[in-house]
Amino acid sequence: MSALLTLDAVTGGYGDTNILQEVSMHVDAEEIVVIVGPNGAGKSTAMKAVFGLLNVRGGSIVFDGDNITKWAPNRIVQRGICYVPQVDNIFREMSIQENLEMGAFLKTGDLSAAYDCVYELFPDLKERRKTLAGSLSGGQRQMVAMGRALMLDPKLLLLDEPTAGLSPRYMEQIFQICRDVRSTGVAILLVEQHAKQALAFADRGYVLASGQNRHDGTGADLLADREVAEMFLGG
Ligand SMILES: Nc1ncnc2c1ncn2[C@@H]1O[C@H](COP(=O)(O)OP(=O)(O)OP(=O)(O)O)[C@@H](O)[C@H]1O
Repeated sequence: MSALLTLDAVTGGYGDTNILQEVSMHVDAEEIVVIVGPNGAGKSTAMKAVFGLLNVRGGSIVFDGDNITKWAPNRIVQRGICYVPQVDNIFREMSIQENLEMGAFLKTGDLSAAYDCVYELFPDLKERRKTLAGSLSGGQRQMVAMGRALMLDPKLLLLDEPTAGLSPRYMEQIFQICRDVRSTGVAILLVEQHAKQALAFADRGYVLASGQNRHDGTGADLLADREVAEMFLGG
């Protein structure tokens, strides 16, 4: 079976500078895959490459049978990938429900099934659906951002540091929501700073450093790898 998403030797960056050097990775359907590594390793950049936000100069990105390497983000969204950036990922002046509605910008007709699906995953949001998103806690805002992305029924969700700045309780809640999202048939590729916790929860992981692949394997294998532990997980 071929992977849902495959990056094959992707090289690229911003302007003329290459950040990623022949990065390869894949995500299978309904899999949770995490990218970890030190600051500046190129984790977010790899995710931006998938979403068409990078100058890719070498290699290829194939999603669900289509070579999407040079596609623009709006076309990638229509194809079934939604991206939740680390910052500025909600409309603060709008209610939760309005944020979800904005997420469904490509859909026409009745949105009630999409709302039901998102509110089932995020019951807290349903209760507060008329509340302004900007007044929510960091964890709740992250839920709004994820919920908005899910309004378009993606096959793959890209999450850039969804637990940044959250308490351990909210981090666990976000990870549990990721598992719930996966059980609805959606694969997830996420970047995480909390490497140990993320590897413990993800199906598989990739360690990037200096824009290159360093290690990959199941979360459990990477956690048990002495070199990974010493070099990237603080011993
Ligand atoms: N928009 C940009 N323009 C130019 N260079 C950028 C841009 N965004 C990131 N970079 C550079 O690309 C490199 C990789 O950054 P990236 O954000 O992908 O790293 P990261 O592994 O996600 O790190 P962090 O954990 O600190 O977010 C860094 O040297 C960074 O300064």
